[in-house]
Amino acid sequence: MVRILFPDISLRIGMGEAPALLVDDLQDGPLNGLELENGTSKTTATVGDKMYVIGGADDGTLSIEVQIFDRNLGQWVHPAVHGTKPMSCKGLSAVPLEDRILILKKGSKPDDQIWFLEVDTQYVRQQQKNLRTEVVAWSKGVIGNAEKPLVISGPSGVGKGTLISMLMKEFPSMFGFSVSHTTRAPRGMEKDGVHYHFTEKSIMEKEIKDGKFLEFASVHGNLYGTSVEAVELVADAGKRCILDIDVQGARSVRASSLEAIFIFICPPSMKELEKRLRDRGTETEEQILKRLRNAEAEIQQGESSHIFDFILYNDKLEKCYEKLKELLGLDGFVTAPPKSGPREINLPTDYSVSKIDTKIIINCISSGEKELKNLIMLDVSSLKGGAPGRTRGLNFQAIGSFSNGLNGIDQLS
Ligand SMILES: Nc1ncnc2c1ncn2[C@@H]1O[C@H](COP(=O)(O)OP(=O)(O)OP(=O)(O)O)[C@@H](O)[C@H]1O
Ligand SMILES: Nc1nc2c(ncn2[C@@H]2O[C@H](COP(=O)(O)O)[C@@H](O)[C@H]2O)c(=O)[nH]1
Repeated sequence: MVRILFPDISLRIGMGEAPALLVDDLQDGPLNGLELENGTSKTTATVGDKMYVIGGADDGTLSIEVQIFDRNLGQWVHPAVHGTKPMSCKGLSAVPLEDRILILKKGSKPDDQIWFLEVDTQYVRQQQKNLRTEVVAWSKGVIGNAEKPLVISGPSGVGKGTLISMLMKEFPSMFGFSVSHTTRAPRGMEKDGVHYHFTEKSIMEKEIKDGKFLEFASVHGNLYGTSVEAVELVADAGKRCILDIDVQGARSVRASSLEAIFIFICPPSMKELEKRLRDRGTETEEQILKRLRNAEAEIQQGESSHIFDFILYNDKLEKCYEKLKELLGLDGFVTAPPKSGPREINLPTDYSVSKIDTKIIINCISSGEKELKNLIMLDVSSLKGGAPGRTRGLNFQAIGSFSNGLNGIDQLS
């Protein structure tokens, strides 16, 4: 049945024994995804003129390394490797896609089995231009899509934090907060890692240079920024991410590859905004005046800049909150609507991999009989995101019976 379903598998990857790696082997052009069983776990994949040798020791502590053999130049290239490197494992399979290489890790935990090595994506090309050197970037693969994050902006004191708290209290399993970094001092009740990651200017500037931030801005005299990891962590937990950021930050996110919904919160009047800021009692007089001065420009930009999809006026708090829920399609829900969270594939240790167009076929070999029994079809046609964050949008279809309880044909995403 398996063979009838997929008659013209064009490329077979990750099969059995292979010799130690020699330059001669590479020049002769080994199979893409060849596994090298020479004490370390390495695999190779060719994209264009370049052969990527990917792997490391199999003690589970070292990260997987990347070397490139440039066939045109006939020499090895040592690339700058960006992103979080995966830890080494018992074996690797590599499947070259157009601008990245899919890496399947054997003997790893289910949430650590699918990775991408980006070799020619927009992110990699940009980094190569900036650094004027060969760059590759790691990105972890995740099944399914995250819901579009919410970017909430508005002048200081308008009630963004209050509205976000209400939403998270009513729908705790649905929303998660992106914890920003800031160089401002914590207020009385604020906790590091919960309200903000409180940090130093020099450290944050270095991390900005290293590409850790999705966006950052100087706001009211301090640096604020959203790290890529802050947004990914919320999505990893299967929740919709909420970003509470200023208008400059919203503009940067709008220009980024992150698809989000942008909401601007407006005060009923400057007088009321001033009252709220003063009543909150968290800023000095000087800071209050600075925030009020900045508010005028922010409101003007918020109302006219086309950054925002929705503008909400926060006059009566309860009314504004109801409007917010309405635009999120949450009015009328007593609890969060049911959602299908991200799923994981638990690959066995023994399988072979092949590729047909945008489908990766994973043949799981049953250990005793060495016959093809179960089949996983990984669909890479709708990938989203990528380095320096996760690669989402992977879908899979499982055919056969699996230890994770799947039977027959299951379409998962
Ligand atoms: N609709 C409202 N009517 C009256 N007071 C409000 C309303 N919304 C919020 N507040 C109060 O206004 C103050 C400022 O609200 P909040 O801290 O949520 O503002 P914010 O926009 O998050 O400010 P910042 O950007 O400085 O963090 C708080 O004391 C809050 O209780
Ligand atoms: N661009 C960003 N702006 C941010 C971020 N986190 C918070 N903010 C904005 O800063 C002001 C002041 O906040 P406060 O906590 O000091 O009162 C407010 O408008 C926030 O929306 C961020 O990561 N990036």
